Amino acid sequence: MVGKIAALGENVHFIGAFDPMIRTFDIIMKTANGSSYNSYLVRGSEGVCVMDTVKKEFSDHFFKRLELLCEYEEIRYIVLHHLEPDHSGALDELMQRAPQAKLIISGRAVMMLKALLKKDIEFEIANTGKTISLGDKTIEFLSTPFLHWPDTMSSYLHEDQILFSGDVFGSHYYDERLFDDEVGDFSYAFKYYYQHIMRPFKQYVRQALDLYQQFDISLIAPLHGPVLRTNPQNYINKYELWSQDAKAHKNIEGKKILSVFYMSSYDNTLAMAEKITQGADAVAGMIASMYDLASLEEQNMIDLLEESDAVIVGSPTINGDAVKPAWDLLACMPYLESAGKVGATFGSYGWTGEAPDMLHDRMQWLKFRLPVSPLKIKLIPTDEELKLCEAFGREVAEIAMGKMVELEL
Ligand SMILES: Cc1cc2nc3c(=O)[nH]c(=O)nc-3n(C[C@H](O)[C@H](O)[C@H](O)COP(=O)(O)O)c2cc1C
Repeated sequence: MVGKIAALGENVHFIGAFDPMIRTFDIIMKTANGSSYNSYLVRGSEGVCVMDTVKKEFSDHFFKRLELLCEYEEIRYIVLHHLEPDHSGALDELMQRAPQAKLIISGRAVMMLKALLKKDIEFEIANTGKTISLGDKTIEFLSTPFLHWPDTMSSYLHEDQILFSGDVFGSHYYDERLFDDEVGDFSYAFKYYYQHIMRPFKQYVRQALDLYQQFDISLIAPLHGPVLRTNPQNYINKYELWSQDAKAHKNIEGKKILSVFYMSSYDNTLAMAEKITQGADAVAGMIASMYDLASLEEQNMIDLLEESDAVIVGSPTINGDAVKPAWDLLACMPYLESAGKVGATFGSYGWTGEAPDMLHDRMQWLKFRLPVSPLKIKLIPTDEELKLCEAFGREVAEIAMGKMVELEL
């Protein structure tokens, strides 16, 4: 069913598709309220531009809406703001139906186009500042990479002051009333989408917001969820707030945060954690705290990891492995910018002691800086060994504070 064709501006229409029943998106997101694959059609005095397509299974809805608004011969441009399959699924078919149309993609999309479509397709590259004209409508492109695919770009329709933001400002929230002032309360979906899709790319979010600043924006047309026309600046402000440095809201100027995460059955790894934390906290400018993984929810883990300049993870070795909550902690890192955080691992063991090494390897893949070798202590730490733990914490903290030259391991 096609339903109504919503108008965003003069001769600017929604031609996307609704997916009310989807419950998991991109594996990592729960979509309790379904979603939508937004695409738009802009008609100018000299032709038509199609902004993105939809997921392949929803092609029929897209083409039906499109056919109500234009003839295929009128399409001059097809813009893909990024090539993810939920937006490029109908591209091949659209290009067959409108062979005269010029495909416009970002420079970074070139490497993916052939891999996705399995054929050579002609295209034009749009970098920041490039414009196309449809006669009385002008579309300007902005490079906004990694939001959330490397090839992401945005565009701005000057005459209608519409920002086509790609996945930026999106929500997985199905509601055919479409506009933010007509749909239900989607604020949780807007924030959830930011947290799961945009947060790992905060620095790119800030860059995109800087670029958007040059425009007067009356309406934001994202690729998922409600179209944002009620004070778009509110949504921009939320992204500004969320994309700040995680420590910006704390009054700890000049200080750094080190978090020690641990788990322990007979208090051996706990005793190590306490001394490591003490050693780290004694370093001037470092605020060190310890957290028992047994009682941390995933969202707490993400928030703590985000604000930490240094992360030390401790696990006993149990059946040749680190304990699951330690892996769960590290599994939160794809939601965050990890590059550059200092990392280290430790743990008590009985005979083989693999856990700290395994966690160390994992942290290496996650792009932590790991300046010291894992610290392993057999069963109950002695007083001497506890002193080693203290020195270990101090060393990691000093490196994180930039006070020591890192040893090449
Ligand atoms: C069920 C179980 C399995 C264990 N498996 C291993 C193992 O595979 N390798 C090892 O070195 N130690 C193993 N241990 C020994 C613990 O790592 C050791 O007791 C350690 O000191 C526990 O530290 P914690 O008090 O911090 O939990 C095992 C202990 C238990 C209870």
